[in-house]
Amino acid sequence: MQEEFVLLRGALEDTDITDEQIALLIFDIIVLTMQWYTGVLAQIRINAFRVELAAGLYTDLFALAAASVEAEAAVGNAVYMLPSFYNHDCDPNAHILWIENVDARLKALRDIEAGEELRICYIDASMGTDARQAILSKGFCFQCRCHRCLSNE
Ligand SMILES: C[S@@+](CC[C@H](N)C(=O)[O-])C[C@H]1O[C@@H](n2cnc3c(N)ncnc32)[C@H](O)[C@@H]1O
Repeated sequence: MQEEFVLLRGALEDTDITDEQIALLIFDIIVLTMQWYTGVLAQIRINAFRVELAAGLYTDLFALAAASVEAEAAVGNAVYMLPSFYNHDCDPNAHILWIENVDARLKALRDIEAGEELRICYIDASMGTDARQAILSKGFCFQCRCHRCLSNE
């Protein structure tokens, strides 16, 4: 990581950005330090989806998903522009999946009313309210206000 950080600083120095602007980046505006860099990587990791490719047809989704889980078949992590806007719900109405390639697809988990917000689940929702709240608070830094949590289900 140290090496990547040095590369990042070096890349900045190789651009048309003036020394004065780099000084501002490093010392005043962004504070381009290792701590800042670690923080950025941490934010990216939190917002990334674990991509699991289920090669095959939609018709046999459950079997494909089960095979993918058993094989621990993650192909990597990726941050997606639009899916990054989905809020979390401990009783979600939608789910992200990947078929054949790394294009993220959204699958409805039940009928969704026109205008209803699409919400996905960031964690294992089978846990109790306190455990879910603790993970979302410590790991994702927010207090979950979904219907299930508010009704303590
Ligand atoms: C990946 S972003 C989702 C998009 C975000 N709402 C936005 O407008 O950019 C995750 C953030 O949304 C908020 N959020 C998502 N689900 C939530 C929930 N169930 N209860 C409270 N806040 C939630 C939290 O602030 C969380 O850090």
